[in-house]
Amino acid sequence: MAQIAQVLVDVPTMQTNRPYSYQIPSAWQSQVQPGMRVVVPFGRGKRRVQGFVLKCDDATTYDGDLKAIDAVVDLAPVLNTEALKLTAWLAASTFSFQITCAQTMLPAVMRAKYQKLLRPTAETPAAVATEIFHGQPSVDFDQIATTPAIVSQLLRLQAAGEVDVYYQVKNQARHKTLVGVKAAQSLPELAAAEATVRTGAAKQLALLQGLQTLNGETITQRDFSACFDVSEAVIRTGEQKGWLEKTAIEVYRDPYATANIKPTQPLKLNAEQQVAVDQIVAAVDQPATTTFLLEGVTGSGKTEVYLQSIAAALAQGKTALMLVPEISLTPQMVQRVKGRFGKAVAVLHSGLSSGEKYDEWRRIRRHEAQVVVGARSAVFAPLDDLGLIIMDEEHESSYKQDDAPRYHARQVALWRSQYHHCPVVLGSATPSLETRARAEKGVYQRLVLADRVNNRPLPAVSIIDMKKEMQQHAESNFSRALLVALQDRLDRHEQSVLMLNRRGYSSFVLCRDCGFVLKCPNCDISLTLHMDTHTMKCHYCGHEEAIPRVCPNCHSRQIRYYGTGTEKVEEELQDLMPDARIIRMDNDTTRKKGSHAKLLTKFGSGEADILIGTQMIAKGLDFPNVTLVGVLNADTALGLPDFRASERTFQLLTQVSGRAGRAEKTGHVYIQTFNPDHYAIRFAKHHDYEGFFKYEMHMRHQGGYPPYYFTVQITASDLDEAIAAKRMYQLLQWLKPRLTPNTIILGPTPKPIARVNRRYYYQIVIKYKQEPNLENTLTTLLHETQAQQRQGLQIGIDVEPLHFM
Ligand SMILES: Nc1ncnc2c1ncn2[C@@H]1O[C@H](COP(=O)(O)OP(=O)(O)OP(=O)(O)O)[C@@H](O)[C@H]1O
Ligand SMILES: [Zn+2]
Ligand SMILES: [Zn+2]
Repeated sequence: MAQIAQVLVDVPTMQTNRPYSYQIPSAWQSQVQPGMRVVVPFGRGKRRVQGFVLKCDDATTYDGDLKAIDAVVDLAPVLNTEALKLTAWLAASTFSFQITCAQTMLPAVMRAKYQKLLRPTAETPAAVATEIFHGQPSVDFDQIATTPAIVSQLLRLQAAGEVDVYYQVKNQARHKTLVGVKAAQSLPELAAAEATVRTGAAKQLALLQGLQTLNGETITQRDFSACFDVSEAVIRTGEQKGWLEKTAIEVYRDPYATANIKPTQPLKLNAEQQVAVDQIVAAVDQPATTTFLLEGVTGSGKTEVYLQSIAAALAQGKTALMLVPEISLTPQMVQRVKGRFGKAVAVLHSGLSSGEKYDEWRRIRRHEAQVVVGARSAVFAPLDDLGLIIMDEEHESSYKQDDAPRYHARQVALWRSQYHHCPVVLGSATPSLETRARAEKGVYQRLVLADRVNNRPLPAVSIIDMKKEMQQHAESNFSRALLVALQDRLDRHEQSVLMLNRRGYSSFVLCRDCGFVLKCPNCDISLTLHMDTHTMKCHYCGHEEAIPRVCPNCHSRQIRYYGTGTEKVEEELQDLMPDARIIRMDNDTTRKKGSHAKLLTKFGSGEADILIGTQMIAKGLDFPNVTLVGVLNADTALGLPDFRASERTFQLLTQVSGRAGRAEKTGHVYIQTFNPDHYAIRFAKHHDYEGFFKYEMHMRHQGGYPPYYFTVQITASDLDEAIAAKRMYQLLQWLKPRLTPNTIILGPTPKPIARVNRRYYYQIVIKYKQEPNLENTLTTLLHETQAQQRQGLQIGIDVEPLHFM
């Protein structure tokens, strides 16, 4: 019987991947298992922290005096064997701490919350007892320690042993329950009770008769009272008389409970779809760990390929995981999957409340859901016996997490495919260069859908040179050609989608006299004008201030708004076309829960003519009546200091163009740009992914960028710029002798946005083809920088970073 538990503890300032040993109290020795959460004492004092049991050992392997586990949080492991292995791999491959990885894999409500309590001791003087505790066994430290004077008084009392500080671990996960009703007596007893009921108490009779029909089952009080027309008061009387008992019935919070989802049947596949499905299904049946790249143009019916492949996995009695970017997890997408697989589907995305997420997680855990659809973190969904993993829009950068652990969901998907021995399908109209290059080498198997469903043509694309447009016409966000096209669609009762590329571009305030630009006091970035709240906001740290009426620098009144926000564009368009019904979709209009879905439904049902939005409208939308797509500013991202700028621009333009002409009516796309000759724009005009891939690979080869090199980015940040910079120069000296001579180290340089939230950022980029010492070096770095974190310096390690901003 295991007497010692190896526990990974949750101590943010002292992280380590080494577990600590704790004694398992004898009463729990048969219960504690790896993967359970426990509460343990840590360090000196009364600190309590949450931890995960990694392993259980016999006492014989350890001699010495060990602290004991305080409490066991779970009745069954929350991390199974696969999850425990996955955390270890994730920590090692992303150079992060295992505890962070374990927490990332679980719903947020399962993370511990700590409460600092104050308790009286045997020495507590009577006056203190009444003043602080009012007869309570404990009080919340933060609630009473409101002034420095009180804090110092409490510290004095604590030092004298007159009060005790205690840390408690709070479990935030709550199950939702309803009151249930169940018969407490046998049928003859209940029948006999009918005779004892006063004449006139008809409701009590109804209650007794109702109870006799239950067959020993429990139903909710709500249903019982509706079925037998008895009030809660009558049920309470029945409880007092001992006829029935009330119990708690656990229910799931289901965000789609009220959604009206129509069941769908598999469509008849076209020849290309059939080839793709056959290959994937063969790998599911075998099973084989093949990774497929499903390269299909926009509107080629990739989703149908996914659905029929998932059906094959279910037919084998296995489960399936389908990852989609957060932004394309639209109601339309959920309906397509739920329509096919009904209650077997669990959905995980950031729009759910934490309780809903927890419930979906438990449904998966209990094998009540066999298909999971979700965004990035759904890759950790606790599905057993995976038969297939799908990753739609595999090129999307939202699959990479920005904070530790900085994992890419694709890497995790590939790991799980090895573990479960099942295939992976990476789907996209515009695969990332890395993925496409791997398919070229035969590492991934390429499946192609070259044509749209029913041989619909891809839309014609017109490029509009905004430099010329500006010379000929007054300054406007809309070229003549685009306006004519919009009016034409309005007249024909067809719909249009307009995209404003917001990345690196926003409306800001500039003084015409002195050139002053209003910047965030915390970050190196200009503030954005928001007309809805009448404030200036920082998109990085959330800082907000009033709109200036005079220049804060020279006090001139010549202060003007520049740039183009979605709001301004909407306003201008409404002026130009007063009859058009416009819907705007951006971070402001979609912040409220469910509003993203509501706006799309409204547009889909034809209640608007024009949808204006940021990048969030570029993907996944499948509306048959959309025949015009306009891109207002194609090139704002091209100038960013990032070698992936062209790739992102090409992908975005291709994706958004793909929204036009998906059904019977032909589509047309207008792309407005100041760089009409840029290759990313030229290839997008011709829907030429292949041409773009070849050209861009050549550029990457010349520049020495991925996929020809691997990259790791190391950042240091501090409130003091000199400390961040100095640490990076030291780090450079420390790294050089540890890495092999062929490895290139770039920097240190300040990041392009050097200051965010009052912290200064410096970066080093390591480029290499093969670096045998990398793993060791970065692991050492991770552990050595722990001590410095406590002084405010933060070091981040990012393997294959997707952003260099
Ligand atoms: N075999 C088929 N027969 C008829 N219609 C089909 C078939 N396959 C797919 N469709 C329909 O074609 C439309 C486009 O399919 P889908 O949305 O899956 O394309 P996609 O490849 O995912 O495109 P995008 O990359 O632009 O999102 C959908 O309305 C879908 O229902
Ligand atoms: Zn800021
Ligand atoms: Zn000024």
